Amino acid sequence: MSADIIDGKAFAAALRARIAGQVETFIAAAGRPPGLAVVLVGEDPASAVYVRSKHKAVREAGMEGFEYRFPADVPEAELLALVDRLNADVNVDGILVQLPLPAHIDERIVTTRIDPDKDVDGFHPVNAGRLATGLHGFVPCTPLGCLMLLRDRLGDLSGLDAVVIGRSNIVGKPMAQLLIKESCTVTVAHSRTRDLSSVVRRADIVVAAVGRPEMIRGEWIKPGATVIDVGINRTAAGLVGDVDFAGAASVAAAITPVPGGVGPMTIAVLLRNTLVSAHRRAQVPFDKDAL
Ligand SMILES: NC(=O)C1=CN([C@@H]2O[C@H](COP(=O)(O)OP(=O)(O)OC[C@H]3O[C@@H](n4cnc5c(N)ncnc54)[C@H](OP(=O)(O)O)[C@@H]3O)[C@@H](O)[C@H]2O)C=CC1
Ligand SMILES: Nc1nc(=O)c2c([nH]1)NC[C@@H]1CN(c3ccc(C(=O)N[C@@H](CCC(=O)O)C(=O)O)cc3)C=[N+]21
Repeated sequence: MSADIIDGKAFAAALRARIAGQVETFIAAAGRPPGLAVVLVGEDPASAVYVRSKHKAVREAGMEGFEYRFPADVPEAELLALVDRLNADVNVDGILVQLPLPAHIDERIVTTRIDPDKDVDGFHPVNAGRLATGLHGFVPCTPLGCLMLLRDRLGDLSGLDAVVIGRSNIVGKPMAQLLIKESCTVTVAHSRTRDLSSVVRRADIVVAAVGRPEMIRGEWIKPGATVIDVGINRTAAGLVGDVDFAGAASVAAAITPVPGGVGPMTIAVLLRNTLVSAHRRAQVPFDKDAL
């Protein structure tokens, strides 16, 4: 193994500490803490774990967490009524409805009901449009966390060849948008891509967001590339990413591990987005780029 391991967990912990400092300043100015509402529908054990760790992080940062749980058979209208209430609640700066939702609930309708200016997940089409057109808005937490790790590692990304594997609205597409903004030459691969190995081989930056354990092979990676593994796959062998870690680590310059890479960044950026939202809504000036 020759690659540097990108310690997302440590990077996220440092970011959270800076956020906690800014939360104190915000409370002094606004007279209230930043508030994040998290809504969980159903009993999916993985979702319950994520929601718990989000809440812990919210409290540790000095923010206020509002938690709502519904049984899996909650009517869509009831969920929408809660979103309406949270949109109107002055103490709520961010709203997150944990995905996936049960099949009888239309995720697009729920996502679109959230006030775009409280949409700290960045999933609302208004925020997707803002990102695509270069306007200020919320950027989805996972891709923004990946970008922070890339910039920390590589500095200026301009001119680099980047390949994003996956084109979901929550990871692949916004990741590609961010890399375009950084002046990378971006290729987006997906399940219909022909000859994925050759596409990956060109890349200075590989972002894997597929959801298939260890699908991206070490032999595909260009020597010296930087590999960001978004995948979270639960297998008999434990938690693994979308990248063949040992194989890729023997050729890449740097790689994120799973766990301890992108996952902790997602939660730290959620706190960051909530802090940014709180400042905007309370009209307290804040330099988010100094975080
Ligand atoms: N670390 C974190 O914080 C987070 C991790 N994740 C993880 O990231 C992974 C991706 O999540 P998400 O984007 O929501 O997943 P989706 O299932 O929504 O998207 C997966 C993408 O991978 C593509 N794909 C599927 N099979 C192949 C293949 N054989 N070759 C190339 N591309 C393929 C799909 O292509 P097509 O569009 O053609 O179907 C699709 O675009 C998952 O493991 C998820 O658990 C997700 C969010 C946060
Ligand atoms: N509205 C919404 N917003 C999300 O941001 C969202 C979502 N729904 N649904 C599910 C996905 C997934 N996701 C993760 C968050 C943290 C870790 C994380 O902390 N992972 C740890 C390991 C945790 C473990 O052991 O499972 C790590 O990689 O080190 C992973 C994945 C957020 N998501």
